[in-house]
Amino acid sequence: MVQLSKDVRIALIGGGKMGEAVMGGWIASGKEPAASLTAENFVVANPGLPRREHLEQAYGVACVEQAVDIDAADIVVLAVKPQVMMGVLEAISSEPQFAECLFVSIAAGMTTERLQTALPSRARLVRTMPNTPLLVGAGATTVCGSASATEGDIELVQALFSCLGAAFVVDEDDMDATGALSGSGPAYVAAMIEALTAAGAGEGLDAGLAEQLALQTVFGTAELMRETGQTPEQTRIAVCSPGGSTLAALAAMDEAGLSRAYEAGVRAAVQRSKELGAC
Ligand SMILES: NC(=O)C1=CN([C@@H]2O[C@H](COP(=O)(O)OP(=O)(O)OC[C@H]3O[C@@H](n4cnc5c(N)ncnc54)[C@H](OP(=O)(O)O)[C@@H]3O)[C@@H](O)[C@H]2O)C=CC1
Ligand SMILES: O=C(O)[C@@H]1CCC=N1
Repeated sequence: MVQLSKDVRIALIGGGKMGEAVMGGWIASGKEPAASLTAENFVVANPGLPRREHLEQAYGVACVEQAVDIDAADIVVLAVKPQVMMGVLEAISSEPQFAECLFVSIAAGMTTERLQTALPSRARLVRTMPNTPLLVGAGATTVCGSASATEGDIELVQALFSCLGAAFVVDEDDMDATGALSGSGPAYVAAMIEALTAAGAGEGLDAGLAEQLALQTVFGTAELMRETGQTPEQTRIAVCSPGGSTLAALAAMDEAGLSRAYEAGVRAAVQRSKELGAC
């Protein structure tokens, strides 16, 4: 099992939604290798004062305005938007405190090859793609190495994100597709719950009840499949009585282009990730 020194210094650059979720998850986690992490292990760089004040109050973590103000770090989590990433890296690339850090990017689209051009020459880099359910310890994160990462670095990052849910090591060529599937996926599931709620309300149900039924159905189906090991196909077939209402629904959804819509959506997200990676 990989371990972290209890004195490890972790710098979070970008204290927004995902940065907070990752840091907060590690601080709260009772699992190794994050179990011993406390606010003392972290420093956050974030230009906006409201976010700094929030993070200081909520976690008791030290905050600075700019990444160059960070004194020392062993691990640097890059949690800024792709559009500002290269500027952030260029600003710190010759700062001695970052010279030998392990950098962990969570940014969509940014390739390790591109990121590495702006990192200090002895820095190591691991790229990840998490998703928002890591806020409740149920995230799905993909992890890939880079030309500079050691096997130990990849193992450590996978173990750290496993504290926040499930983490899978993949080839970098698959990162944009995994981002389009699980990185963006919580939005698709939420949109499905919204659509089911609207459809139920359209059939005369109280909208609040329809939303609770849709949410519990998504949760229950995921639990059912996880606990029984049923495949999606088996789960689907088990609900479809011959000549019944579910088959009628699935046929109508297919006719309306549902599976084509998912294909088109994931393809559009992959394309946009590649564009973000070039900005
Ligand atoms: N949202 C999601 O579901 C997912 C997002 N990601 C990736 O996570 C990253 C962050 O996204 P998200 O948390 O949603 O975005 P947010 O906008 O919530 O957070 C970005 C943060 O970066 C800060 N920031 C801006 N410029 C700098 C700078 N120069 N130095 C330090 N911090 C800076 C912003 O500060 P300020 O307070 O001043 O605005 C803001 O708090 C992105 O790269 C995204 O691709 C990955 C997976 C899922
Ligand atoms: O929408 C985005 O660009 C980010 C990446 C994955 C989820 N949110």
